[in-house]
Amino acid sequence: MEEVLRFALIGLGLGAMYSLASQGLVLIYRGSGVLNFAQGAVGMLGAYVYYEARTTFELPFLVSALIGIAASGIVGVLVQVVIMRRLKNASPLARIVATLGILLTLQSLAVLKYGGRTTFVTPELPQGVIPLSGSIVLPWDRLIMVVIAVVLTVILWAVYKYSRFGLGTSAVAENELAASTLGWSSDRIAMINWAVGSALAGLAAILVSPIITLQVSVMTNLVLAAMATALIAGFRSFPIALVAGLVIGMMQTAVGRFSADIPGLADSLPLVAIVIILLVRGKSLPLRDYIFQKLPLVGSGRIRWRIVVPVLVAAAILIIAVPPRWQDALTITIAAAMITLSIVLLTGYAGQISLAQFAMAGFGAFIAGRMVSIWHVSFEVALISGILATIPVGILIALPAVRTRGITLAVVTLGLGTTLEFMVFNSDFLTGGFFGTQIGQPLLFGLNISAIVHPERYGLVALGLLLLMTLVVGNIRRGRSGRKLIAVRTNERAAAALGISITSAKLYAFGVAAGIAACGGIILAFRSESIVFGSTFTSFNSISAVGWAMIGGIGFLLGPLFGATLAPGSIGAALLNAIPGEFSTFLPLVSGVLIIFFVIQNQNGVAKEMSTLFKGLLPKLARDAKAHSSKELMVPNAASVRVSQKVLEVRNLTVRYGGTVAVEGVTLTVRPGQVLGLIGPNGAGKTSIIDAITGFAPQTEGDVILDGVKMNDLSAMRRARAGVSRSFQSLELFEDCTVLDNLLTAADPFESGSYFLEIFRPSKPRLSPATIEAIREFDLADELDTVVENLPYGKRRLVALARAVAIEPSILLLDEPAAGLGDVESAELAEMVRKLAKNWGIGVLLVEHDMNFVMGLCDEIVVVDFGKKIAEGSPAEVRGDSLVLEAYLGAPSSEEITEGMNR
Ligand SMILES: Nc1ncnc2c1ncn2[C@@H]1O[C@H](COP(=O)(O)OP(=O)(O)OP(=O)(O)O)[C@@H](O)[C@H]1O
Repeated sequence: MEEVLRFALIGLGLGAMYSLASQGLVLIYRGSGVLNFAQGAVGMLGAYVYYEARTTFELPFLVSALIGIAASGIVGVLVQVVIMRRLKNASPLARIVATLGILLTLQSLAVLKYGGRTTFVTPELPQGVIPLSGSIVLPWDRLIMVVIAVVLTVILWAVYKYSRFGLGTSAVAENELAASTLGWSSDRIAMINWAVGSALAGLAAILVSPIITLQVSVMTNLVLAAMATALIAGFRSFPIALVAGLVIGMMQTAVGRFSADIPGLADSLPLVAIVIILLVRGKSLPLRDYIFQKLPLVGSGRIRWRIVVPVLVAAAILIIAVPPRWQDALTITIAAAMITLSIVLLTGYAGQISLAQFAMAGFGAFIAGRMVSIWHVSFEVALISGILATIPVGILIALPAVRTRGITLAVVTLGLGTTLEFMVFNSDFLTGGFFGTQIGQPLLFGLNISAIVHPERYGLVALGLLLLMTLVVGNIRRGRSGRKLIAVRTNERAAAALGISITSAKLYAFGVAAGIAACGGIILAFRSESIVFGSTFTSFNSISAVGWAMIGGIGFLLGPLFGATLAPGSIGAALLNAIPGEFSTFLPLVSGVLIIFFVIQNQNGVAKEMSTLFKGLLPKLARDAKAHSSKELMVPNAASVRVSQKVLEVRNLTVRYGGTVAVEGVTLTVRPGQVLGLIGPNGAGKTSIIDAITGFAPQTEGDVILDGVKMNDLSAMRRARAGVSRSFQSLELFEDCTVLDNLLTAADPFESGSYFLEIFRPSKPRLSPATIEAIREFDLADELDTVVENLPYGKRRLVALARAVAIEPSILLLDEPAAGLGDVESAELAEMVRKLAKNWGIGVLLVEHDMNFVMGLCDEIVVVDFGKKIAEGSPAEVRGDSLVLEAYLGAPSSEEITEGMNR
């Protein structure tokens, strides 16, 4: 025990550094909404500047330290002003990728100057110890570091709690728009926070460099621990960050001392902390204030054989004809393209950010390599086993994704990938150490395909596999699974409301992507006769791969081909090498800078440019694209629709948001064929009732019963599948998809077999009779191929309604469907709703402020005020009810109430 304590106290230094670096992260996050993956690299830069000032220029310690801290701060300001300011309205993905680009740029600059070597930094703080009890001592330098961390924490806490600037930062963090109307310049606030946050990273790195030495990769990896600390502090509390950082640092040092035989265990501790925090805190669906963000475009997933075949033939000829060095570069490019392709599926289509794809690739290679070295299986068996074994690992990584999204997901995947790297790839015991895993020369169906003896054969096999994987991803994109993934990426709430299982979609995307990455990893690894994992399957490459995907075009099948030319050893490197001089060493730097450039200038990547170019050059292609239009899907005269009729009963419903009681004890019944109005003044609780019925409200009591079956414990998705559909006040359409895709997503059957079958052959899209009917009624036929965000508001409302109807629900809950519509459109809408109820047998619950609309359309009306039901009855009864009159205006007569309600 004494021994544990002794090492824990030594870990205080590391802990203090985590605290400071994480507080820097918190400042940057609160000041600008960016989770800075480059935080470690910015700190590292400060530490190197300090080291140069101290050793090369022999400046005094304090002066050198101040210069180092200032250098980090200045880099922070530059990053904010030059890059982040331009990405203020970009998606979280774009901002994350930008910080990854900065990380790669800074890290490659450092590698160019210092290489991978370790630099020992002379300690400057006092080295003595303070005896505490028995053999337990507290080193002076650790104590000083803790004191610095505590003092800075107190200062930060006071400044951010009491100063004008601190309050401004909080205002910006809560609501940037509101803050700017209060007179705060959000740019200035962001810049100062970036300066201070980055300077803190510099200070932390300078303090810790004598303990952990200066090494490019180590410094950058430490950002994970800082992120874990910041997450525990909820990206908010400085004191909690201080304590959490100290605890993680102490635990890591103590565990590291006693688990030397399990490599990577200590390094994995921050990850464990991250995963636990996410599991405890994560929300499964974003709440109502979910904001639509512009995401990179997604391609159609169609394989244009007229282009693909010549390209394939040219590639094959190239592989056969060029000298072995170039053959290897081509093979590496193909393998990297497969790993990048997995990111197209996972991030481009499904919107899930993963910084673990090289780890997946490495795991596939690990399994395949071990199988060959131990059991001497043939290449095809090893390949398939490697891919199949990696799929569950991908799904495992996805488990946190189910409860989280965006930046936190990026942190988790980075953590899990790094853990694999530390615990498996760097383990001599598991991977064969310095000499690697011996696999000899691979045999494919008895044919020697060794990349050393027959590089052209190996290259062709790689090319074939890339084609296969591209077909798989293309099939997924064009089929139902692709629509589900894109729905999840665009708007999880809307997807759940259509009965799409968010969980299955995410697990599926992670699983398949892991398999594809594994295939790439196996090709990459089997190029030599012994696999050395540590240097290839790194977090650094995982991070880079997201950048390659972005540059190539993260939503396009063709993207990986362009992106992969930036991979180390790829054709891009070979071309740079062909120029006299050591140019290929500049490749990581070039990719870092390109990533930043593309994120700012063109988030759709090279592939989008190329496809536009091709369409311009070959107009027939553009015509082809149109040919597969919606028209063919419009089966003439669909049989009239009759849904399965169910009664919805809501009993004693109560909804709470923390301390606010939004709905209290409301009871109502929606019958088939009936339009029930739900009205009440603003804030009365109407939307909360719809949210509670559909499974979107967080805390509810009472019963929601559909056809005698309680739905209380069902998720939003299950309730939709049971037959309860809804529209949203804010529409929540899949804005960057066409009208047709929005409707098809809803009309797709719920069964999940498509996830597997469509890998091989996508099913033909099919519109349900209800959808076709809705398209006719709402006059949407000419708009089917229009991207929703380009439609006028009135039309978008109709698309939202058509989408809600497309799942052929028994019960339809409409949240202010007439808001913003003109008189003619309103009348058409009323006609349609009536038809849905009378002809189709749907039970409709209608929330609406337009009283003429409600009174003219509803069979019965329920009135709520302050969350309670105050009246119900026919429109005439409600109009004359004194409580209702009072709730609306205190209006004296029933004529005035309709007028008052309409105001
Ligand atoms: N996510 C939330 N967190 C906290 N309070 C909430 C939340 N959503 C709604 N509320 C509160 O619950 C109450 C009911 O809101 P709700 O939106 O359900 O009313 P509404 O009748 O639909 O209003 P409106 O007609 O303006 O849309 C309001 O006081 C609102 O401020």
